[in-house]
Amino acid sequence: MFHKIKKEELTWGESLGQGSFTKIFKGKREEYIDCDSHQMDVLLKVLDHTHRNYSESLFEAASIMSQISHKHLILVYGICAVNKDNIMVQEYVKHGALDIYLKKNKNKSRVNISWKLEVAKQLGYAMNFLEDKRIVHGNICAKNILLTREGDAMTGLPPFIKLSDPGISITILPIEGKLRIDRIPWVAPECIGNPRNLSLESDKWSFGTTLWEIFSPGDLPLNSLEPSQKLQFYQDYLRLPAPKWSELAHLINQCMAYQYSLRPCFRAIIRDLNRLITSDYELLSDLPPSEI
Ligand SMILES: N#Cc1ccc(Nc2nc(N)cc(-n3cnc(CCO)c3)n2)cc1
Repeated sequence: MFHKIKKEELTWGESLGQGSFTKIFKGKREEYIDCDSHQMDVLLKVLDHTHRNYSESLFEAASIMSQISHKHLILVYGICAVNKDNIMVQEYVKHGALDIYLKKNKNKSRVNISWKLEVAKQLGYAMNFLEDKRIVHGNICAKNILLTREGDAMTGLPPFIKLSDPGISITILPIEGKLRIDRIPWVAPECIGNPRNLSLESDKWSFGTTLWEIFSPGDLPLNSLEPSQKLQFYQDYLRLPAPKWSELAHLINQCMAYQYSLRPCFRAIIRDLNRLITSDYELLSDLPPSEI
C-alpha cells in the first residue's frame, strides 16, 4: 500500500494552486535518519472536504505510485490522514506542472522543438516502464507532467520531467457528468461510456492528446467546444487540429486511433520520437513555435 505519515512530521507552506478535487501546498517534512533530523521540501496534495468520498481513489493513486520507482515517475512518500483531511505527500518538483510552464514560456526560445521532443521522449520512457509492468495510469495530460529541470539550450542541458500521480480516477466520476466530459479529449473514446475500459491502450490515446498539448503552445484541445459538442466530437470520429509537422501529426493520430488495438506500443512511440528528433526538423525550427 503506502507509508502512513504523521501530521507532526509536516510543516505547511504556501498554497500552490489546485487540481480538480485537490488543493496543493508546498511543505516540509521532518524526518529522522540515524537520530538527526532532516527537513525536506514536499508537495502536499489535499483532497477537498467536499470530495472526501473520493479518498479511496486518492489512496489508490498514491498506492500505484508508491509501488514503483523510475526516474521519470513522481516519488510519493505516503499519505497523511488526519481528522477530516486526506493528504498525499510527494516530492516537491521545482518548476511545477508542464501545462502552466508551457503557457508562461509560450514564445521563449528555450522551449523549442528539441526541448519539446525531449520532454515527449521522457514521457514515453515513463509510459513504456508502466506498460512493461502492465500498470494503467489513467490520467496522462500536460497538467500531470512535472518539470524538475528547465534545461539550458546554451549548455545543451536537456529538461527533466516526472509523471505525476493520476489523481482521482474517472472510474468514480458520475457517468454523463460534466467532470467526465471535461476529460475529453484526454480520455479515450471507449472509456467515456464505460470507464472500466481504462487500459494500457487508453493511456496511449491520452499520450497522443498530451503530445498535441506539448506542441501547441499553451492551447487546450477542444477548449472552445461545449460539453455536448465534445461528446459529438467522439461520435463523429473527429480528430484534433493537426500540427503542420506532418510526421508529428501522423504519430499523434496513430496514438489517437479510435480502434484501440491499432494504437502503437510505447517502444514504437519512442522509436518514432527518436526519428522526429534526428529528422530534418531544423527546417521547422526557424518557424515560430505556433507554426509547427
Ligand atoms: N509556481 C509554482 C510551483 C508550483 C508547483 C511546484 N511543484 C510541484 N510539485 C509537485 N510534486 C506537484 C506539483 N503540481 C502542480 N500541479 C499539480 C496538480 C496536477 O498534478 C501538481 N507541483 C513548483 C512550483
